[in-house]
Amino acid sequence: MASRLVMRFDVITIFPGLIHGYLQEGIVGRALTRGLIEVQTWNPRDFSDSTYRRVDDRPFGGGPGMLMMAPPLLAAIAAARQANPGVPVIYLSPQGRRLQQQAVQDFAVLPGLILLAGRYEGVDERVLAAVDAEWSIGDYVLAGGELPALVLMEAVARQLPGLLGHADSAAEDSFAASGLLDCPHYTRPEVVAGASVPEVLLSGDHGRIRRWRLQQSLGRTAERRPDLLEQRGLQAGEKELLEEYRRQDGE
Ligand SMILES: CN1CCN(C(=O)c2nonc2N)CC1
Repeated sequence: MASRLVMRFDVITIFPGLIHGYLQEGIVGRALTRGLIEVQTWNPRDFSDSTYRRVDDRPFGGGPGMLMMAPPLLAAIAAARQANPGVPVIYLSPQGRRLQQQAVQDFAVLPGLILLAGRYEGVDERVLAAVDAEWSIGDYVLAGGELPALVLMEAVARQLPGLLGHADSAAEDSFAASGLLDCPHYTRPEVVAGASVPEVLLSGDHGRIRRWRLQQSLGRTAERRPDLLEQRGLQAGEKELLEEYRRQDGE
C-alpha cells in the first residue's frame, strides 16, 4: 500500500505552548515523532504592527470583552497559506458546523489543515472572508479555540494509516464500523465490588460474543441516542436483537 504523505497542521494561536505542550504526549505526539504529521504554529502577535504586539481591541458598538483584530490574523493566515498551500483554513467556533465522525474522515484524506484558534470574545467578522469553513466541537463556549483545534487534530490523526496498530484500528471504532454507540467492555479482575463480567465474554464462543456486543450497542444507541439509530436504520436481524434486549432489560 502506498505510504501516505505527511499531513501538515498549521495552527494560528496566541498560545502556541498549548498546542506544542499537548504534542509531547499521547497519540498526536506519536504521530509527530513517527513523521505521520507535521505541526506548525503561527502567533498573530508576530504579525502585529503595534509596539506591544497588540492583537485585541474593544468591540465597536460596545459590549463585553475584547475581540481579536483582523490585521494580525489575516497576516498570519496568509503566512500559513503560503507555507501550507491548497489546504482549507478552518475557524473553530460555536457558530460552526458540528464536528462529526464523517467530517473527521473527510479531513483525514487531505494533505493538511490550517486551524484558526480564536480567543477573547471572538474575531473581527472581516477575518471570516479569509476562512474556508467554521466548525464547532459542541454547543458550549470555551475560553479559546486551542482545545477544539487539538480535538480536531487528534480525531483526524487517529484516522491516519500507520498510527493505530491493526488491533486498535480506527476502522473498528464503533461510529466508523457500525454507526452505533460502543458496547460495554470489561477486563481483569473478573469481579469488581461484587460485580462480575457477563459470562458470555468468558465463554470463548466468538459468535455469541459478537452477537452480544452488537445487541448491547443497539440497545445503548436506542436508549441514549435514538437519533443516531433513526439516521442509521436497522439491518437484517437487528430488530429481533433489539427486541430481545428490551425484553431482557424489562425483566
Ligand atoms: C473565540 N473562541 C470561543 C470559544 N470557542 C469555542 O467554544 C469553540 N470552538 O469550537 N467549538 C467550540 N465550542 C472557540 C472560539
